[in-house]
Amino acid sequence: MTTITSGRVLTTRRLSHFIGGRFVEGDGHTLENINPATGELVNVVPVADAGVVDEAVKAARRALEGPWRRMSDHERASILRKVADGILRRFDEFVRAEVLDTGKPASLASHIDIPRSAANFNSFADQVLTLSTESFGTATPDGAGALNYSIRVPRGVIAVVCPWNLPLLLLTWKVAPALACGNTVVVKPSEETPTTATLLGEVMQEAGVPPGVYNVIHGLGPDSAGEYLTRHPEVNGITFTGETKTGVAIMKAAAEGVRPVSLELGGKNAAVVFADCNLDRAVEGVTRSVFANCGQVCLGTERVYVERPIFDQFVARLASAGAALKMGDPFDNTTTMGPLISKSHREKVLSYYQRAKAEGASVILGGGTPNLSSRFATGFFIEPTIWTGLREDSVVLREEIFGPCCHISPFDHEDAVVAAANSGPYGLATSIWTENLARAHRVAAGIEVGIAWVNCWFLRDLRTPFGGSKQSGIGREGGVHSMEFYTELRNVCVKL
Ligand SMILES: NC(=O)c1ccc[n+]([C@@H]2O[C@H](COP(=O)([O-])OP(=O)(O)OC[C@H]3O[C@@H](n4cnc5c(N)ncnc54)[C@H](O)[C@@H]3O)[C@@H](O)[C@H]2O)c1
Ligand SMILES: O=C/C=C/C=C(\O)C(=O)O
Repeated sequence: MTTITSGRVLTTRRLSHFIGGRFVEGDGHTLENINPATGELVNVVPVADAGVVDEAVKAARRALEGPWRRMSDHERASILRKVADGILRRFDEFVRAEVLDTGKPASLASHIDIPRSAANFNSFADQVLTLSTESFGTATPDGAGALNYSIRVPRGVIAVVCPWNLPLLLLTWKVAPALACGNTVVVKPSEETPTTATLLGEVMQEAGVPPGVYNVIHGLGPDSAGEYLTRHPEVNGITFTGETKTGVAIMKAAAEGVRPVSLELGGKNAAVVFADCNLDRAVEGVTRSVFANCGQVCLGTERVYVERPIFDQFVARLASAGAALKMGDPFDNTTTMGPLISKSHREKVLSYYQRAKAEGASVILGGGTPNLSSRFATGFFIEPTIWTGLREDSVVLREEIFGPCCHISPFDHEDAVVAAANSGPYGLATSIWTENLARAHRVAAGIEVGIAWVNCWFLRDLRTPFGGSKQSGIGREGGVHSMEFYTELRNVCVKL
């Protein structure tokens, strides 16, 4: 294994692992990171074998004995704020890296992904300073009593396994609270989007995060870096965002050694649009929830239910909003929709486009691939697509597609639409569009999800509980809920 002790991540076309505060090359086994907007090579990425993963976990373990865990919460919070500042100082570099890895419009990365990544560090730096614990005065037979109080201790080494759709945002959503609580982490970014996690290693060093506290290993999932990491016996907790079937595999790995897991998984989210909604706001919100990030947002909408009196009007307006999306160069400010993440993901989404037709859908918009000029003709672009006319039990209405597409169904009764929204195995998020306050509260309570938005979508307050019901996940992160996952409570009982 070669060690590179300095060197800027992005000046080379070859990424490294980041272990124990050093950029480390692997044994020569690599994968290619492809720009989905063009099909061109972004960089070559090492693939960690079991030995490299072990080295990273050991570096994280050693760092638990070092200064990080012994620092006061104030000291750690202050370093995490420097990490946030470091991301903002190198804002353009992060935006560029995220855009090359994902193909998403630079306007999106600079409004959402990168600012939110910095905000995650600031938010959890605040959070750790406002944590409280419980305490009880306990009666004893001698009358003197006892005092019970609890303290929070870090869990230890946390494995952080990330997806490709919002790479740095979702990574920092987990790394920031884990570090704030005094843990050390080994991160496995998605093989599709390895760059910003690596670049963050430089920012961590510049901010004064001690070596071994933040480690990054690259590679694939099954029988590769992801599996070796989650099976590693010296990992004390696993936090994962990604597909439900991967969550199942990770939960099995975590069972060995009885390690806690936090799982943020897939969805098949419903938007429910009542006839008394503010139509302009509903169309704008549902357009974003269906097409943002080319439909690759776990919270995105793939099932839209519209009350019958406004059904035709809503379908026409969503179709015209979808048709107005502009695909092409992600660095062009007028581009509003990027490509899918990979050739194979485009094949998967296109198979659902075929399936919808086979199941008898009316194709209102799209349904295929666009003809783009020059460089972007070889990218993995796909048309924004809208269907109507499918039965509730069709495959296209039950499985997560993760593309820029939705089906729109009419409904007549509130109870029926709540039942439709609740059908299926997932329960991540919903959005409800109505000006009737009582109904908004009732429907939000009736739909089985972790996150219900009323007259908005993806409006985030980082202190709120975030996660999914049913097969959309286990546990909640955000605010104090993150702190609960990334620490263990220890009760101290003092006889007075
Ligand atoms: N609930 C949420 O908050 C949330 C947020 C974003 C994305 N998602 C979901 O993520 C999915 C898209 O992301 P994806 O395709 O990258 O997910 P994925 O499950 O394919 O991969 C996610 C990560 O897991 C790793 N991995 C794969 N198999 C593994 C295994 N057996 N053991 C250990 N690691 C393994 C991958 O290498 C990658 O780093 C969608 O289903 C989406 O709904 C959920
Ligand atoms: O694709 C999924 C989006 C997840 C978003 C968050 O985890 C968040 O906003 O904290």
